[in-house]
Amino acid sequence: MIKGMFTSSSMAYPCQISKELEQYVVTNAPPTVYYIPDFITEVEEQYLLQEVYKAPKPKWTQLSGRRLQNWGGLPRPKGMLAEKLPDWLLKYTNRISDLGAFNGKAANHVLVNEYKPGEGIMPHEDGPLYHPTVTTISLGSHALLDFYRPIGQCGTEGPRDEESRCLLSLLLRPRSLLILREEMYERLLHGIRNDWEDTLTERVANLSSASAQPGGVLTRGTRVSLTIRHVPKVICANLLLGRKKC
Ligand SMILES: O=C(O)CCC(=O)C(=O)O
Ligand SMILES: [Fe+2]
Repeated sequence: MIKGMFTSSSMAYPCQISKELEQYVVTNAPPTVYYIPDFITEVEEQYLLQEVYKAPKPKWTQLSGRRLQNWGGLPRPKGMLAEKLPDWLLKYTNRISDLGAFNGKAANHVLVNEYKPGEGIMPHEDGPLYHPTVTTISLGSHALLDFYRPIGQCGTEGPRDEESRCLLSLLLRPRSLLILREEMYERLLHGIRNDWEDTLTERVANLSSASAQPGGVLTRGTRVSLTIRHVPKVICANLLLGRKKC
């Protein structure tokens, strides 16, 4: 962990990503991936898991292959009716905003995903509703996040199956923070296979910073991820209610 890096919670956030993060750039991936192992401690991990599981049942949305909680409001093309993030999340979202991850803005949205072994998420783009940065804290178990070329860019010849479009993978250990920007966010799709274990290959771009070896096999447990983002288009609830202040 970087000394002093994660302590301030000032209201104004740095406009540029912190220089201290440069050591965490994954150099053999397209621009730009930051992978920070042990961003949080084991005690913080347990605390966050406890808070996630404290949420009432209706807070969960069951999808095929995972369930999720949405915090901060529902992002929509016309704007998100923003709700204040709970303090237990704000403490961590502010730490990330303090790193300049959102170009001077504060994270205002968190998606909690829970994956049981065998579950995953289909390859997708996060799309234009968010500022082009996505950050993820992993809790409880690892994930192998796969990145794919969009179909349109594969050329007309050649196979187009998922396997051949897969460019690289990132191993996300519990307690790590992942920051994706630029090409990694804007051009590539990402997904997690529905599997019970993950075999590590040379295609995993952050093997060394995730303390892993090619050939290793990791058995999946239940993983909870916090996907932390900035939604730029926000509708102020107070204005809708006729109040002057936002
Ligand atoms: O669980 C993860 O790390 C990925 C989640 C994700 O891609 C998303 O919420 O859009
Ligand atoms: Fe995503």
